[in-house]
Amino acid sequence: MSSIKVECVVKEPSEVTEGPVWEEKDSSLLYVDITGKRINRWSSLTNQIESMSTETFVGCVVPRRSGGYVIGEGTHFAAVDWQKRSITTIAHVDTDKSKTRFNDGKVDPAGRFFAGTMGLEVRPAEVEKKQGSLYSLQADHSVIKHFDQVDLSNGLDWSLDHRYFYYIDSLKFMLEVFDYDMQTGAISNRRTVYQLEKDEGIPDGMCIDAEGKLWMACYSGGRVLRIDPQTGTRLQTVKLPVARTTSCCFGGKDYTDLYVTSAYKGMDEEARAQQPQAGCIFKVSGLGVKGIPPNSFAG
Ligand SMILES: O=C(O)[C@H](O)[C@@H](O)[C@H](O)[C@H](O)CO
Ligand SMILES: [Zn+2]
Repeated sequence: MSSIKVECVVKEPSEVTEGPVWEEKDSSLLYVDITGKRINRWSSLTNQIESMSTETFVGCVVPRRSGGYVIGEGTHFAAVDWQKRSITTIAHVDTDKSKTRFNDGKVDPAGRFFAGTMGLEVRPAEVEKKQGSLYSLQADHSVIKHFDQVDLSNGLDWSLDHRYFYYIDSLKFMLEVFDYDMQTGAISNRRTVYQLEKDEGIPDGMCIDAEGKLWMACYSGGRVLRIDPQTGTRLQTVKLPVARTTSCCFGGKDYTDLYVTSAYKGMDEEARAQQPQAGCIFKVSGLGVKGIPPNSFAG
């Protein structure tokens, strides 16, 4: 077993870095700054960051098979032309609500873009509860609403055999699982996999590894947990030098590095002085496990 190394790689902090996605073709990490209203791309080869602004809060960004990206921005799904730096609305959600926004999202193995919403935060992790829903955008641009009553929609991923959908509603402090129908994209039979312990913080973004185990970033917990979704046990804890760890994805050569995003929004000057790397992105290497490549939106 090699030893674990945690390195700050994206040293330019953002308010809330989130939704990291590895782009193999140019060894870049794509991510959003939710409240800073930006989509960013950091090149691991040149260390340069390319960036574009969004009109409102942007919860997630995913690659698109036909080129460019798709985002969950405000309460709409939108297409991004990175070359032209333009954004075009695809579909609206939460049309019956006035104070919600998209948060985390990810593409399923068939190319459907799943993303959830939440109430607007008064302070980080403080929302009017039950305002969010989970949606998926189909290749034909139609939208399916899977369920509502969500407090703070967050991390999601699918099992390697595509039979299960893993999901986090942060303020429930647990990881949940649904049965997944890959043919239709339907989810059913919701149940709990893992209940967080008090000092672990708030469950946020997550990703699956090539052994079918989940890596979950814990906001206010300064850590990433590795969970076995079959047994509901915690296998490993990796601590980060910042408390507000928000999400993670595998990337790098052969997907052997775990990239972990973080936030500084809501921290006062004293806290930021104590954690100068808050809002930066970290690379965890030497975990001895690989990730899997991200999926692209089919539409
Ligand atoms: O990153 C997100 O998913 C949210 O938008 C953030 O605001 C925090 O992480 C959340 O408040 C704690 O779960
Ligand atoms: Zn999140």
